[in-house]
Amino acid sequence: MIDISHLSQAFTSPDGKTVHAVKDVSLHINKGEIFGIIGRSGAGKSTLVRTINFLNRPTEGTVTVNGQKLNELNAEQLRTIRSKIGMIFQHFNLLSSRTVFDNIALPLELHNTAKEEIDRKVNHLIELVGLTEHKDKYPRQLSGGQKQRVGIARALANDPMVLLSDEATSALDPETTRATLDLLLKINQTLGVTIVLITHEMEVVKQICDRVVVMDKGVIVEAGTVLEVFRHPKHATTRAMLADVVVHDMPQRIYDTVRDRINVATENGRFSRLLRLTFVGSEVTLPVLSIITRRYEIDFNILQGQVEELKGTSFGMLTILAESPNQDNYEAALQFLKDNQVEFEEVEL
Ligand SMILES: Nc1ncnc2c1ncn2[C@@H]1O[C@H](COP(=O)(O)OP(=O)(O)OP(=O)(O)O)[C@@H](O)[C@H]1O
Repeated sequence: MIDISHLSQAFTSPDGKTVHAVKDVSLHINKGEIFGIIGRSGAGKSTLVRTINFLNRPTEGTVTVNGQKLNELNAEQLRTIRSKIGMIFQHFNLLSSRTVFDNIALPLELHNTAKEEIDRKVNHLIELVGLTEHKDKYPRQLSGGQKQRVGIARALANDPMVLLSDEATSALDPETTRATLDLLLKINQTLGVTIVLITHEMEVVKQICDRVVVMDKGVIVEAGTVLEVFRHPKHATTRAMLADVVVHDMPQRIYDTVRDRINVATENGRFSRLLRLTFVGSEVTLPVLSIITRRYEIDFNILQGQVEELKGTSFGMLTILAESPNQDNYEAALQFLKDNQVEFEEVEL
């Protein structure tokens, strides 16, 4: 659907310095998926997303949307493809002098759509985004969440293949953010629109994205399905951005205590290790820990645990200090976990 290949974007600042906002980025976005681009402020996310409709013409590299290489299109062809790429913004960008209805109608008017068709489409979109009783209001009479719904409806007016969302929920409170993300998910599922979503919040990625890339200083430092990235974050930036959502690291004091406990267990002829278990989907409900306790005489101490929902799939993480009568029982218990699709890793101390 969208192919970005070896894309770089440099800007020259007023003092003559060159800023490399995006450096040699390649990625592929599949039709119908919700693709997240996450990074801190200044990472290059907006610059990257603005190349998808060539609002930024990249310094190097190519962008292909639905088989069309944007680099090779003339102005007219670019306008046509841009009309199939909707965009929503953090600050909504609504026209204050137009009502909800007229804001949503604007892209259709610009395309010289017939009045009856505009009426039909806009009324349908207003219903889709849940603003029926607000259709004659002006932006100043709406809440932030309602304004963003207008922005979303306007972006959908020309039946886009792709919706680009640049921090669309950043100005909204958590509850309104959730409702707005639910709306985007509904649009993705019912209309099949591919969504590319820029955010600095892992919570947003967690709620609706299928895959995600993490950007840092203009480059992609990590990429994968949301589940992979949540389970095994590799890069320090990813781990830092995940810290608000899932806890991968514990305070050093706890690691010190664990090390002491393992040493004592070893002196007593027992076998002890710090383990991180991850459960996905229905396994969350399997009583694997009580089974390994009974069957293999493993004692365990839960140091940290949480269950999250990743786009409707439960994902649990548990850090335990396991103590076994001997290494054989410990290894048999790990095999049992493996056989039951529970992933584990020994945490290095
Ligand atoms: N038109 C421009 N001229 C000069 N520098 C620019 C321009 N646009 C972006 N930059 C610089 O490129 C870098 C990346 O900016 P960009 O807005 O893409 O980051 P971002 O990850 O979207 O951050 P934010 O979330 O704060 O918008 C920054 O250092 C920024 O100052």
